[in-house]
Amino acid sequence: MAIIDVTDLTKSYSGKTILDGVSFSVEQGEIFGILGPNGAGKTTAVECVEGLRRPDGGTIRVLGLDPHRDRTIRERIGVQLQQTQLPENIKVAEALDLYASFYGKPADWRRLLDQWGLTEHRNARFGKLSGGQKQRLFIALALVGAPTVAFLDELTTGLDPQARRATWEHIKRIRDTGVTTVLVSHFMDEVEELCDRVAVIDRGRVIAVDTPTGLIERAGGRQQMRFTLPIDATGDPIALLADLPGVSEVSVDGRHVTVAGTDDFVTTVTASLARHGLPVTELRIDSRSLEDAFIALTGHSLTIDQ
Ligand SMILES: Nc1ncnc2c1ncn2[C@@H]1O[C@H](COP(=O)(O)OP(=O)(O)OP(=O)(O)O)[C@@H](O)[C@H]1O
Repeated sequence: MAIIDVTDLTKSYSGKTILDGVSFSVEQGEIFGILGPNGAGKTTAVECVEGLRRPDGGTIRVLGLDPHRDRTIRERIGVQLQQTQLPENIKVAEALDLYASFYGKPADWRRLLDQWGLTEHRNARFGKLSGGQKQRLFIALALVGAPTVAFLDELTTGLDPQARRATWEHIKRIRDTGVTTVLVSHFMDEVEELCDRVAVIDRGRVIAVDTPTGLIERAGGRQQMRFTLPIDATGDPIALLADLPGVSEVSVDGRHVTVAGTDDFVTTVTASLARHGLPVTELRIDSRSLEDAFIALTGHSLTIDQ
């Protein structure tokens, strides 16, 4: 069952198109990723779905309701805003108690304290918490209304690698409690690790919606080999290799060649090179990543700033 249905969402600011016909749906119980570079429109799209921003066009249904007409939906969604900040002096328990008061049927925030490892920090002031503790508090605050759907936006930005990994485990726990989760991120590894399905957004458009593995496969193969040709090599490696069985993509940068493919393409490529008297050096074979998939789908890397 679709918990969220978004069709043809459009939004412009000062004549600049930010969302250009965004459509996706989120199924019950999944972690659904919204992946894209800075400025792609991820937060704008998600905040329209949450009912916080009004789209110019398109339809949104969350649990069958229009979040801009039916405000009761706010009782059923949990939102961790990207720029969530709390007063420096508020204590952890006070913040949870305050947020719980916004809901008709809140979760027991004392249990949330316990679940998110905050009991011993219940009297700590927000400003004194570590980055990881703040993130856990933000998650607990997003869950304090006992939501059916939780929205987590760039939850791990600014965390050290250890705290990021710990946060990933927390996000899996949210899913395990049956809460459908929408995760906005520009981290490939995070999305690959956590998400059941992903919408790739670039320049206000959804480029693809698939599982992380599906996206990687769409990008032309599960593996890639890289090697260096001899200095005196002649001939065009693209012409030589591109049509071999299993090869989906060949790119050349000087003497450095990258070939992506499936099945037994590594054997086929090395045999063909040997037949043409082209011994290769520095051969490396690795699985393609979501990063490669993103580049193949959009034509640029995720780190561009628009
Ligand atoms: N209220 C606003 N007024 C004008 N422009 C806005 C507003 N909100 C967002 N934008 C612009 O819309 C574009 C998309 O922003 P958005 O925050 O949705 O992107 P994003 O994909 O979430 O990126 P990030 O990861 O950097 O938050 C950006 O160019 C941003 O400057």
